[in-house]
Amino acid sequence: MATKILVTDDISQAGLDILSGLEGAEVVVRTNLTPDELKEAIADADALVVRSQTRVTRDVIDSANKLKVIGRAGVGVDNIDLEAATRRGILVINAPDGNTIAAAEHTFAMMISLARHIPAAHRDLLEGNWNRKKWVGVELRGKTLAVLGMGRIGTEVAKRAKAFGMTVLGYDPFLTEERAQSLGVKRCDLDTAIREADFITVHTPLTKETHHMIDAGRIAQMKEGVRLVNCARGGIIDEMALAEALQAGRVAGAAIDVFEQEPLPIDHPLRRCPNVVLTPHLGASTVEAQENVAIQVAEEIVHVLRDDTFEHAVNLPSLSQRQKERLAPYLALAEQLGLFAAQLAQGAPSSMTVRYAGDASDPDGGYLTRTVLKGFFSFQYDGEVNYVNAFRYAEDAGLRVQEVRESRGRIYTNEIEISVATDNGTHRVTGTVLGEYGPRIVELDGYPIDTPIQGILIYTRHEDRPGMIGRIGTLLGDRDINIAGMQVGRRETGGEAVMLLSVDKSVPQDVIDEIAKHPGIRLVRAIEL
Ligand SMILES: NC(=O)C1=CN([C@@H]2O[C@H](COP(=O)(O)OP(=O)(O)OC[C@H]3O[C@@H](n4cnc5c(N)ncnc54)[C@H](O)[C@@H]3O)[C@@H](O)[C@H]2O)C=CC1
Ligand SMILES: O=C(O)CCC(=O)C(=O)O
Repeated sequence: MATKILVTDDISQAGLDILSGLEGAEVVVRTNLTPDELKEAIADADALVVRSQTRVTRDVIDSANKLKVIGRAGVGVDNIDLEAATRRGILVINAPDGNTIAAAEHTFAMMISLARHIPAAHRDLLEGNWNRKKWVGVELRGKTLAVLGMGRIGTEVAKRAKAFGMTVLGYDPFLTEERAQSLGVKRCDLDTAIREADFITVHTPLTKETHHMIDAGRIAQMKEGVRLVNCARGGIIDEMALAEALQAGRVAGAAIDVFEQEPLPIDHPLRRCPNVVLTPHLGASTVEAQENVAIQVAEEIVHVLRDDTFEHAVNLPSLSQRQKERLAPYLALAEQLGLFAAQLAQGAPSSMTVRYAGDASDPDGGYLTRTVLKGFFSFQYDGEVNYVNAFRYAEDAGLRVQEVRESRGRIYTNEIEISVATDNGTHRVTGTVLGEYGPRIVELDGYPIDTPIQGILIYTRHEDRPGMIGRIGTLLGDRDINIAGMQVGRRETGGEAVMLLSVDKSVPQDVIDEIAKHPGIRLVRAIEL
């Protein structure tokens, strides 16, 4: 069956060509869909590509039966329900820097237009007037610009403002003094930026913290005659408070590209305010930016669908090829250990501790723990759990997950150990990657063992007395279950012993029940990897 890539907003042809180049791909472009049409179109799609217009709601995501990835040809992913995508294990990727310059240049165009009344003077002239006195503006040189959000776009805006002779104040929790100095920006807190600026421009994402970051209270702290610019996201500035301040003349002007509701409603008060420059979300609308983001997102979609490395995932830490290669053997071990632990533990799990030691002490963004959880929950939810949603399954199960890292293994050069506490007690399994022998179990519930972590296994804990192993062997033989390998371990003679049998076929539950009934057997598990 063809791989269906659904594109629901206009993206540049260069991106479509890359998508069509994927072997077996069918690229379906359908724009301006109603929510119901979108739900129908997405049902059999493997990938979805959008800009900012398509609203990818939970409802839409839940209508997708095999969607692997949503690609956003641009930066902001606020039109995509990230939580719903993550829960369904759908990767969300964006194109974070393809439109940076376009957005920074648009911000500047807006700021200058505002300072020099260009749109209003233009309109006035077209109406037959020649009002040179009416449209006297202000210079940028010598003014103070506050940039709220010094990420990619904020930084480019700051650089351009310096070239215009402005003093630039930068507010961003992640702006270091060193970076501020290298950009010639004065790092400050939000209150200072708000109080001291002649122009304020916002360049943050829209989050709980930034929603109405500029509200009536903040506007009241600003200089009389301040000018505001928003080319980031509608909702960072409270539009009603802004409209009132513009009408009152407290704010001298505002240049706004993005709105709380898009398209901007016909009767919106900002449309009737003096000294506004409004554009319909054009920040990224340049030929170059649209080509950049379309290419960037299309390449990433192709990488994801081909199972290659990708860089710009929003809901999964990205791994470089080098990191992927370094982690590869441990990924296999971690997943098998997770699957093993799920079958070993049984009962409702309440907490899990994963210990990484030596070469496995994963500094690369907790990827291995995702893998352990993927294995652990796959046992119960086959085919539904992946790297994207593994932590969500843990959250939903109420499983507290803790990571411990040790620079050296206790016995081996690399070790991964999983301890799971359930209402039935705690179990522990430790594994290592042993060169060409691959992933192996090396300890089970505190008993030393050495066996490949693969195939069908029977694990018992029993009294260490003669005849136990023989009886289990006979029972399996009677049921035509061949034993391919056997490991036993104990701490002391006559105490408790463990046995891990590798068998050639699945063990029916009634055989396990029968083994469990044997006197001296304390625990028995069938484990399939
Ligand atoms: N109008 C348009 O067409 C376009 C709009 N955008 C929007 O512009 C915004 C910025 O984009 P980029 O610079 O690429 O993103 P970015 O991720 O590079 O930068 C965002 C910055 O905001 C900072 N930030 C986050 N929360 C903050 C807070 N509470 N206070 C202060 N700073 C905070 C972050 O530390 C980061 O440095 C985004 O909202 C994006 O969606 C981007 C491209 C085009
Ligand atoms: O796709 C667009 O034109 C909007 C771009 C944008 O807002 C973004 O990249 O965050």
